[in-house]
Amino acid sequence: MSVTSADVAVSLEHVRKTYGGEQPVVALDDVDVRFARGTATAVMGPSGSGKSTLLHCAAGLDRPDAGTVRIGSTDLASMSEKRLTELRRGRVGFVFQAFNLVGALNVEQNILLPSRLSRQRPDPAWVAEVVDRVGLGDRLRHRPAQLSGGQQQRVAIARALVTRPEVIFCDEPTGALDTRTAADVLSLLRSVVDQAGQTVVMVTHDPVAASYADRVVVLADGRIVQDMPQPGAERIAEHLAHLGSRQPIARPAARPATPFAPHLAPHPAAQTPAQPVVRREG
Ligand SMILES: Nc1ncnc2c1ncn2[C@@H]1O[C@H](COP(=O)(O)OP(=O)(O)OP(=O)(O)O)[C@@H](O)[C@H]1O
Repeated sequence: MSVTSADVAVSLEHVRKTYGGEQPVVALDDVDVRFARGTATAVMGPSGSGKSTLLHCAAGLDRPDAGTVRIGSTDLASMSEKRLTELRRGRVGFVFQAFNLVGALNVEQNILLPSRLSRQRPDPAWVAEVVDRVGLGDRLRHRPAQLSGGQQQRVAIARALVTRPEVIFCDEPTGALDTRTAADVLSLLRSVVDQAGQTVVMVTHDPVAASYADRVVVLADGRIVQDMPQPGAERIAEHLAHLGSRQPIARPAARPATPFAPHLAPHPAAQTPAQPVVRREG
C-alpha cells in the first residue's frame, strides 16, 4: 500500500548530521525514512550507529546539517526556535533514557507539566487511565528522587502520553524496567497506536521490545541497512547478531551532558561548524 503525505507522521529526507571536534563523526549519512501515522517503529542498530541522533533530529531537538525533517507537513527547518519549542510541547511526546524529570516536582506535577506548558487541560479520565496503566497510582505525591529507576521511567512515559501527542519518541523506553513492567509499558504504547492512532518511534536494543512494533529499521554507521515489517523477535535478534559481528565503532567524541528537560526547553541552537569529515570504519 502506498503511503500518501497525509499518512506520514514524521519524515526525514536525505538527512545528514556530522558532529564536530578534532575527528568529525558522520552520525547520520543521507538518511531517508518516513514513519506512517498510527504505527510503531523500532529503530535498532549497534552502539554509535546513529539511533539517538536520528531520534533527536526527527523530534526537532537537534538540527541536521543537510536534508529535511517534517512532523506531519511541518518542515522543522523553517520554524523559529519559539515555534519549534511550541511544536515539541504540543505535538510531540518524549521518553528518554535520562527521564528528564523535574526533581522539585512530584510525580503528578511531572506528569501534568507538558499540559501546563502547552496550556492544555488534560482529560482527567485519560490521566487516571495512564497513571493506572503505568502503575503509579500510589506514588503521585512522591518526588523523582524517591522512586526507583523503573518508576521514574514510568513517570516519563505517563508524562509523554498525557497530552496525546501525534508522535511519541522513545529512547530505550524499557531499558530500566523489569520484564513485567516492560511488557505493561509496551502494551500501553501499542494501545495508543492502535486505539488513538498515535505514532511511536522507539529506539531500543531489545528484540522483544522491538517485536511490539509494526516495523523495525536498523541503522549501521549512520545509514539505514534494514527495514523490516513485523519481523518478530527471533529474526530481529539474528539481524543484530550479524551486525554485532562487525568491528566495533569508535566513539571519538563524548556527548555533552543532557540539558535539563531539553524537550520542554527552547532549542539550544547548537550548530556544528563546517569541518572536514572523516568516515568511521564500520
Ligand atoms: N554531541 C556529540 N558530539 C560528538 N559526537 C557525538 C555526539 N553525539 C553523538 N556523537 C557520535 O555520533 C555517533 C552516533 O551517536 P548516537 O548517540 O546517535 O548513536 P546510538 O546508535 O544512539 O548509540 P547508543 O546505542 O550507544 O546510544 C557516535 O559515533 C557518537 O559518538
